[in-house]
Amino acid sequence: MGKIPFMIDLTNKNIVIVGGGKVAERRLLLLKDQCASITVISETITEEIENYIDNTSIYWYKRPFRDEDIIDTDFVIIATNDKKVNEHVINVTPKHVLLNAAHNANEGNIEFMKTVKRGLLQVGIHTGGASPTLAKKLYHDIEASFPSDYSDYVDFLYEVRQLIKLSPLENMEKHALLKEMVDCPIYDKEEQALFILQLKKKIEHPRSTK
Ligand SMILES: C[C@@]1(CC(=O)O)C2=NC(=C\c3[nH]c(c(CCC(=O)O)c3CC(=O)O)Cc3[nH]c(c(CC(=O)O)c3CCC(=O)O)/C=C3\N/C(=C\2)[C@@H](CCC(=O)O)[C@]3(C)CC(=O)O)/[C@H]1CCC(=O)O
Ligand SMILES: NC(=O)c1ccc[n+]([C@@H]2O[C@H](COP(=O)([O-])OP(=O)(O)OC[C@H]3O[C@@H](n4cnc5c(N)ncnc54)[C@H](O)[C@@H]3O)[C@@H](O)[C@H]2O)c1
Repeated sequence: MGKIPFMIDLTNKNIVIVGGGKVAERRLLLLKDQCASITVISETITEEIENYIDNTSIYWYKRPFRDEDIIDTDFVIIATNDKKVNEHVINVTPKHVLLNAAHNANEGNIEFMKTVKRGLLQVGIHTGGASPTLAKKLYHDIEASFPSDYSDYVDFLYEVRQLIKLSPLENMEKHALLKEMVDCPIYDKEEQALFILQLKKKIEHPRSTK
């Protein structure tokens, strides 16, 4: 069975990462500000992981994995270099728990994507296991096609959309405006501010601008 992409809210979730190497580090960096807690279980951890251990939301159990480590865990990430341990963790993880198996993606129910982020915009890349290296290359290609200040334009779109949604404009006019924002993009910050000002006027006095 294949997998489909989702956006997921991990705010209240407790995550366990089994292993403390390069892959564990990559997962920790991605998830550390997104969840309630992360517990790394491994006799060794990278220097980068060690920097983030605060015993408040990020913990380190400096020992091999034990079955009781996953009681009350919402999301288990398997990232050890020991095949037997990886298989064992798969076997003891309840089926309803989110599971990422870094050594064999098919064994888990969650996979990670390489993601280009520009503020609220996220473009995920996944090759279905064909080539993580291709995913990395495409990431750099896509990165290069979005300037770093593209997030300002996306923020602008967000603000305009909220104004339009709450406005008393007719639905057709709302749709036309939302489409225009994308068909004729405004990247200049001053022009964006002016557009928002004019839009607010239009919303307050819908008839006077017709
Ligand atoms: C994009 C990136 C994001 C990330 O991981 O964060 C990513 N892998 C990266 C790198 C990478 N991965 C591997 C190599 C060695 C070369 C090679 O083997 O090709 C390198 C190169 C390197 O490290 O530079 C090997 C590998 N990867 C997976 C397996 C297991 C399997 O395929 O089943 C094995 C074999 C393990 C083994 O046998 O030893 C699985 C996954 N890797 C994925 C993503 C997901 C599928 C994405 C897709 O299909 O497009 C999935 C399912 C992730 C998951 O959910 O765990 C990240 C970019 C790194 C960066 O940007 O720094
Ligand atoms: N998904 C991916 O993107 C990807 C990329 C490369 C490798 N991998 C796979 O991910 C796994 C980890 O790769 P890595 O490069 O991070 O390895 P690594 O060698 O850097 O780290 C392995 C870690 O596992 C720990 N470990 C070993 N036995 C353990 C146990 N019993 N309990 C807890 N921790 C234990 C080690 O102490 C070490 O910290 C490997 O199986 C590799 O095949 C996945």
